[in-house]
Amino acid sequence: MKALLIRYGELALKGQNRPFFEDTLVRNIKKRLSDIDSVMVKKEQGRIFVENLSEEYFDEAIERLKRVFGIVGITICEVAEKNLEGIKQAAEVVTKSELEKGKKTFKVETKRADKKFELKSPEVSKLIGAHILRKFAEMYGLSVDVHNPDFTLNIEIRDKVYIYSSEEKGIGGMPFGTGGRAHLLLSGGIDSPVAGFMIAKRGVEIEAIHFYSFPYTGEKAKEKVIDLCKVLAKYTDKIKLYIVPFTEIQLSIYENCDERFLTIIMRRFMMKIAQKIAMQNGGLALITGESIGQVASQTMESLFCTQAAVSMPVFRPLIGMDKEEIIRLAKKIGTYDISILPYEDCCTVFVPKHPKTKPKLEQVLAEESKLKAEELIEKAVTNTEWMVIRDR
Ligand SMILES: Nc1ncnc2c1ncn2[C@@H]1O[C@H](COP(=O)(O)OP(=O)(O)OP(=O)(O)O)[C@@H](O)[C@H]1O
Repeated sequence: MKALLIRYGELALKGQNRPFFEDTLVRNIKKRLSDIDSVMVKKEQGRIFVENLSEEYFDEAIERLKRVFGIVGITICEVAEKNLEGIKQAAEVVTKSELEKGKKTFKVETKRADKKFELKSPEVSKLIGAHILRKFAEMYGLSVDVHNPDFTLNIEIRDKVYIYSSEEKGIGGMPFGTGGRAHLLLSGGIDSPVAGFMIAKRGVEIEAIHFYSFPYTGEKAKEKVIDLCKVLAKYTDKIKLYIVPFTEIQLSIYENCDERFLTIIMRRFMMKIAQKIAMQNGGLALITGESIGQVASQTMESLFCTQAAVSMPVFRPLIGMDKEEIIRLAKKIGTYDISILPYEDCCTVFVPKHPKTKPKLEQVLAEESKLKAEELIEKAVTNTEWMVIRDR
């Protein structure tokens, strides 16, 4: 019988909070596999096992588990009866699959979580190693190499015995939902989805906020953001997306303020609205895709003015990254191809010809005072629509 063995890393360090982190991870795994018939997920001394999974679903289950934050490694293992004969048979099955891949050297490593088992770990390793050699050395040229083996036959003795060799790497991070909630300002660009991913990877539940300038930006631009949320939801299970009508604010800034301050004032409105939505929905921080120096609105002076619009912490996980690094990550997580689709974003519609690259806060505030800010913000928040996007 086969099962999936899941390793998780960082969690083990969390002292008294450990059960909370582990239980959340188990719950997230169950949710991710919940549409697969009769599957069982159980936690046992530093490991999580997925049992009762029919073999046709293994690949799909592994693909999904590779996107669950908190998982460090996933292995298909043989489950054996807890006696030497059972272990030998299962070890043969695992070894055969490695021999088929052309592996030639091996070693055996045994962990005995169940101390009542009659043989100690080194004895099990020795007996099973000898058995495997007897069985396969001559026909396949298999030999032992304890220092640099092609594969390691791992044997874990628990309530049952689990035997496995190669492992698929998990995504790491902290289980989603263990780190509070934050609100991501999600444009249709390359950067903000990556920023959201990075914070979600630390266990933070993210909700996305998109500013939408109908009719200057069309349905396609909205669909693009929904598609980006679908990709992010593959890592987080679900994402709540708020769509904020932004046209009136942009027009009002355009008509009343010095053109050079358009972008920075618009950005400050976004932050204020996002903070309001976050506060109404249990968020404790905002997330943006800003990085220093990328565009006029991301100089130190601009960041200072944007930050001054809100009192909530603003997480900018990309702040020190190069564009190439961000693109690499966007490709890896699967948002890049959607982000580069050429639909207008609200920021690209109202672009000043000569933006202030080093705005002074007093000047920005003076320009802003020409607007009925509170009223505009209130109206935008009231007319905000939301939806929940799920994916596996
Ligand atoms: N229409 C929008 N809706 C929500 N957030 C936005 C919007 N436009 C910009 N933002 C937020 O402001 C940040 C800076 O936007 P800007 O357009 O200057 O930068 P960018 O580096 O091109 O970012 P991105 O690639 O995420 O669009 C974005 O990363 C995003 O967090």
